[in-house]
Amino acid sequence: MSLPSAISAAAAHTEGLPTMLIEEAYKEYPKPEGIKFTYGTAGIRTKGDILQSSCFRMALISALRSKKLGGKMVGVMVTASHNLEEDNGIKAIDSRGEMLESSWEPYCTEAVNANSAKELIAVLDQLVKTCKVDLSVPALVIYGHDTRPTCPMLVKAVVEGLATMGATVIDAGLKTTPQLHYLVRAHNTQGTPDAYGEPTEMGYYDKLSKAFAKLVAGKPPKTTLVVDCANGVGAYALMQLQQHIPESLLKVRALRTDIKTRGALNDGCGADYVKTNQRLPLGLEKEKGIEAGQRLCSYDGDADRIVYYYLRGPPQQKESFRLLDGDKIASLAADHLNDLVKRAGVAIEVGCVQTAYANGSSTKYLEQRVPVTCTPTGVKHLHHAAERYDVGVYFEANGHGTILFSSEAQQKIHETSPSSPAAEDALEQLKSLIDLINQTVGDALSDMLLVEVILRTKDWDCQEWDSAYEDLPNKLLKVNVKDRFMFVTEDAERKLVKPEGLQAKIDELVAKYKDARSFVRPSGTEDCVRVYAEAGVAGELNSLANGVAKLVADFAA
Ligand SMILES: CC(=O)N[C@H]1[C@@H](OP(=O)(O)O)O[C@H](CO)[C@@H](O)[C@@H]1O
Ligand SMILES: [Mg+2]
Repeated sequence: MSLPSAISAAAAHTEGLPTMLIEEAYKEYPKPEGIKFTYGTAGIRTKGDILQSSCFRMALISALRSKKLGGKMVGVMVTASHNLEEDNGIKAIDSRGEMLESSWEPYCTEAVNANSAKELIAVLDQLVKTCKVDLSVPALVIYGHDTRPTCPMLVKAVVEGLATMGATVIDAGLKTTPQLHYLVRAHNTQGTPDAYGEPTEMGYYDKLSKAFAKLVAGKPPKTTLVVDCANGVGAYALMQLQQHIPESLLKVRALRTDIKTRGALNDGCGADYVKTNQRLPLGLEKEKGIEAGQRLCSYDGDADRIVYYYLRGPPQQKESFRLLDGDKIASLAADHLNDLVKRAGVAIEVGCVQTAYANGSSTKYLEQRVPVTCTPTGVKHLHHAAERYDVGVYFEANGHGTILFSSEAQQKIHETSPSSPAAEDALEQLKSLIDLINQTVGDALSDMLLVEVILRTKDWDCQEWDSAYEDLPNKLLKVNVKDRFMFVTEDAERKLVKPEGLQAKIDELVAKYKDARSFVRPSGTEDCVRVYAEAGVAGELNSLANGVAKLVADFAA
């Protein structure tokens, strides 16, 4: 293409963008000085009070994304999940209810870092050209938020960005992250053979509760499940869900449900606190009715993640606590689905996807039963790998995860004629599980119902579930370094290629311990390097983890 025509082509595109409106609106949303934002593993995340400009710009990009996808609905969620209450963040949802297509992430990073309206428009224009966005297509964007105090102000920035682009908008209000993913998918599949459900919050509860009722019919609950809602939006969603599921089917006691008190969110509670500290939420041991044998679970701040745990003895004793994390949920689910598929006589295969953070014992256990893949950290990587299986179970150790049924697998399940009453029962269970599981993204509420169904079907308590395998003692440490980007990994983050020589040192150290493993990677959400270590001998774990952390610090210095 000759230069003049290239310039005129660019000019034509720029004309298509509402540049004057963007310039005008931009004045309210300059980038805070001295900060570099990154669209990472979980969108953009930092202190909430410096995020307005990012929210405004992400809204512009979302409108373009909707146009690119032929005017299908896309979503934007304002949340910082398990992080501190003063933090906030924004993540984009694609039209199938999945995470934003990763090739668009660099544009998000560039747009939120633009230092002038002109720079911002240039980034958008580049995006329009490279991704061939037809600007004449109308855009449709739904937005939602969690319970953080900075949400209203950030949502306002989103709304102004969308108005600037002339997008049609739907205000979903207070939602869990997976609810917003559900709404997007349900909206875009309405009236098609893949219709996902009624595209309303009530439609979401309705779908889950109906599937749950079928799966536990004739099996009333024997015990109460205690749910730690992290003082977040999960508290609200669980309350709504309880309106749809009678106590005769599910006995739940919701704790840490205070979404009003400042500072309460994720404070000494929630899935991250419980998983990281491997203990009960703070003060729960003193709560009336929390006793030996109790089954509990914790959501995170936006309810897209869950871990279970139970008490083997008195709650005051540290040793009583037993964690049933994402790996244990994956094993429970993979086993159950594998059994059902075999009993049903459907020719489909169950596979499982984990990350390097999966406990070595869980990987060993799963590999003896189903094919297992390891991907880099972050739900989007696991999700895509799980799509390659007929039934793909994916979980991060920290409790993010779900199960995907491919279209062919769903078709086979619906078309197979059962050869026996047992096969018929298995087929019916599979059909209901497809509805019970939120296949767009990990969902604490849906995953909780899934675990409850499996335990009830097997008539298991937590101890029976826990006995599948014994976790290797493990530790996760953070090392603060000047530049975490000097740490580069390969092999699904299990090996460092940079800084040179460090991996060899780590290998040397690990070899000194029995059944040990350790790896190092830069975090995608925090300014730190993470060190993971596990060891066959509990007493040796700290020495290994600290040793690797020291190597990291030495190499970084
Ligand atoms: C070790 C760990 O728990 N990492 C978390 C954390 O990612 P990092 O890239 O490690 O910061 O946040 C992600 C988003 O919430 C989550 O998907 C992931 O599992
Ligand atoms: Mg979360």
